[in-house]
This record gives sequence, C-alpha cells and structure tokens, in this order.
Amino acid sequence: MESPKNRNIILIGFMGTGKSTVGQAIAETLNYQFVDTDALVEKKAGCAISEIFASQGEAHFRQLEHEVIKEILQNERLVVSTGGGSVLREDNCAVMLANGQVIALTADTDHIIQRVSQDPNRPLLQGNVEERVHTLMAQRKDAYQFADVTIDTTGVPVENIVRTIHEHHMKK
Ligand SMILES: Nc1ncnc2c1ncn2[C@@H]1O[C@H](COP(=O)(O)OP(=O)(O)OP(=O)(O)O)[C@@H](O)[C@H]1O
Ligand SMILES: O=C(O)C1=C[C@@H](O)[C@@H](O)[C@H](O)C1
Ligand SMILES: [Mg+2]
Repeated sequence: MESPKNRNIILIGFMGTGKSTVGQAIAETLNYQFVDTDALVEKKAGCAISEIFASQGEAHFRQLEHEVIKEILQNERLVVSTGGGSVLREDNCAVMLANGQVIALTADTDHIIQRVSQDPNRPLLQGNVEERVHTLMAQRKDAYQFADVTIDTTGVPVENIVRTIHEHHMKK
C-alpha cells in the first residue's frame, strides 16, 4: 500500500515561520491544493479568529481547529498550513502523522518578531509582542519536534525553502 507520507504535506510551526507563504508556493510547484486550517476555522465559525477568541474563548477555537484538521486530512494531494498552536493537542499530531509528511518550519526569535510585527491581528500576540513571542516560544519549545522533517527558515529565501521541501517530498 502507498505510504501515508505520500498523501499530503502538512506544515507546522510557530506563528510567522512562513507556513502560509511557503505552503502556497510548494502547492503551486507540486500542483497540490493549498489549504490553511485558520481560514477553514474562520469559514466554519463564520467569523475571524480574533472574534472566536474574544467571544467564545481559546478552548472553543481549539475544538473547531481539531474538527477542521480531522476533516481536511481525509483528502489527498493537499499542502496544509496548520495553526501555530494546533500541535498542542496530541490527537492533532497523530492525525497529521497518519495522513502526510509533517514538515516543521522554524526561525529564530528575532526573525519571528520581525515577521509577526507586520500583522497586528493575532489574538495570542496582543500587548507586548516581543514578550508574548518569547513566552510562547519557550512554552512550545518541544511542541514541533514530532515532525518528519524540520527546516530552519532564518534568513533563508522562500524559494530555497520550497526547493528543500520538494526534495524531501520526492524522496520520502
Ligand atoms: N523565509 C522567509 N523569509 C523572510 N520573510 C518571510 C519568510 N517566510 C515568511 N516570511 C514573511 O513573514 C510573514 C509571516 O509569514 P506567514 O504568514 O507565511 O507565516 P505563518 O507561519 O503562516 O504565520 P501564522 O501562523 O501566523 O499564520 C509574512 O510577512 C511573510 O512574507
Ligand atoms: O500559535 C497559535 O496558538 C495560533 C496561531 C495562529 O495560526 C492561529 O491559529 C491562532 O491565532 C492561534
Ligand atoms: Mg499562516
């Protein structure tokens, strides 16, 4: 039987590691469909993630995120960009590993801060962004380690990251 690792490419990583940017580019290269779990959660809820957090709380968001991940990974030939905190649930990690090649994108703290500072809409980064990034990255330091492949994107152009993912996906 074909390896489940051939089914999909699943990008995990902290906010700002480039999952959406890189994911769209690799999907184009492979002629796969690009999907973003944050966008699917917003569609399911009918409102923005910041509104879900504000009106129903993070736990409700995490439940919607879990449902979306389970549903979407029943398909094939997808590049899935996952929410930065989706890996906090072990059942999400198990579904990902069973349905595709899980690729973790990383970047150093300074680069993350620089990248996320351009977009003020992340509910978990309200207030002092630098402090929030340091705290969350420390809390999550081991959370992305279950990936099949880890790629450091610090100072690396998007096209190089796409090439590396392509090579890993071809030889998996
Ligand atoms: N390799 C890179 N080098 C420089 N800038 C990058 C790189 N990858 C992404 N960026 C920039 O960083 C910002 C965040 O990227 P992106 O939205 O793709 O991250 P993300 O992992 O999807 O974040 P989130 O988890 O919040 O959705 C964007 O402005 C993007 O252009
Ligand atoms: O890292 C996180 O916990 C999050 C990342 C974003 O992608 C969104 O899923 C949401 O803002 C939470
Ligand atoms: Mg994204």
